[in-house]
Amino acid sequence: MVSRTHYAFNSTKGNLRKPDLVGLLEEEWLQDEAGEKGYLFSEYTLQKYLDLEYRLGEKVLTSGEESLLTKSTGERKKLLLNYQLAQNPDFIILDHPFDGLDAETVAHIKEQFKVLAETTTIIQFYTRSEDILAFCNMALHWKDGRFVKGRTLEKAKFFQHKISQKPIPKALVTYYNLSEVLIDFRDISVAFGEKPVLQHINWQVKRGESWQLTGVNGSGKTTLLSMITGDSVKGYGKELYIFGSKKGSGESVWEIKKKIGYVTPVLTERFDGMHSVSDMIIGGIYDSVGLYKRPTTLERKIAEEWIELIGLQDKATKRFRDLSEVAKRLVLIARAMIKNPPLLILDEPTFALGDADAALVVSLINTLSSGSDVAILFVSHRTEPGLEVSKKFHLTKGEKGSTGQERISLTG
Ligand SMILES: Nc1ncnc2c1ncn2[C@@H]1O[C@H](COP(=O)(O)OP(=O)(O)OP(=O)(O)O)[C@@H](O)[C@H]1O
Repeated sequence: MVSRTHYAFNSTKGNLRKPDLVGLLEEEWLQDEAGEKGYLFSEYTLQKYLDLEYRLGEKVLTSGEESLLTKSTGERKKLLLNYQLAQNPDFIILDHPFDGLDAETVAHIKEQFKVLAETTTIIQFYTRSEDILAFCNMALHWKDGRFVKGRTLEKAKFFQHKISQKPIPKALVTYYNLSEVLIDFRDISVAFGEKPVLQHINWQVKRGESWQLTGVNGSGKTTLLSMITGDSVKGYGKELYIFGSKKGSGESVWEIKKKIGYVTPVLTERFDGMHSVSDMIIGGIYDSVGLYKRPTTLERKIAEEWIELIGLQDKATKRFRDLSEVAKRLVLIARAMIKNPPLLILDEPTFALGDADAALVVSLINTLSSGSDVAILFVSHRTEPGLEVSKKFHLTKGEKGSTGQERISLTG
């Protein structure tokens, strides 16, 4: 029987900054109730340890040859959590603890938290209601610049938010002589030094197909994606064919990138200038951050249609950086799509969004998948309700690296 009070905070509602989160560590009522020794389990804390290793070579979460810098997202989180739990905290603030973690790890960590909850006060920040820890019995609110105790927790709802039903705008760019098979991994194995990561991968992505790439943390999803986009040299000299050409022998990285629309939440941080929503989307035609030449009337018209499709008509002249997080994601997807790429890579596009916002992004992906010729490669640890992907490629981790299997998709 859990006698402590544990808190949950719905962070889709508050507009919190990092210092606010850190400030909770010093909150008097919390320290009076739980004790003074508090830890913040957060991406923010991880960044500090990464910085420490990068700048000073100082390792806190790893020892010996092991480096935090080369660990995958999930591996880093696990290291941080184990370190903080070993310090016997009085309370711990879990800042979206499950984002980016695979289902197996989430289930394991949930068990760890259950045991921890008997001796330690837990404060959980969440955006997805499925993440709320069962023992969290009180809501936390943000009021007048402080965290205050609330009452009941919100119940989970099923969200059916949908994007407008407008048709997909006309293509501005045409790609000639495009191969039917866009991506072709032929018996590809990859290792980092002595460490095997991928073994004998065979995978074909054809035009117009929609795929979800799955696999536990550290199974090699990012490695696989970076071989496609050209951000990793690992594909060179291997039987990897991108848009029909063997990697390294045909098209340049730049030419490959032109045919790929790439969306990841990290991109939003890159556009923190004065760019309007409209300029952001038009910039996608040339993959430029700002606009270096005056857009044509047709380009403006097509951008307007994309803006209408994502339902941001009233925000076209607004600055991108001032948009809500979900609006930014929708704009990034429209920006990636305006050049009519044969391949759209969506790397955790719903990361850290709330239930309703994630449903909106999923709805846009479904619209693109059914209404355009684009092949979609969707990477996420979550099984998004309502996402219509017809194929799944799963990486199974093993001693000699991960193997890949095509699986029947149960979504949609
Ligand atoms: N530059 C590198 N040097 C050494 N090891 C690396 C390097 N890059 C990746 N790795 C290792 O390769 C493995 C696969 O990493 P990758 O980031 O591709 O996994 P992932 O499936 O994307 O993981 P996650 O879901 O946690 O993001 C991990 O064990 C990681 O530590």
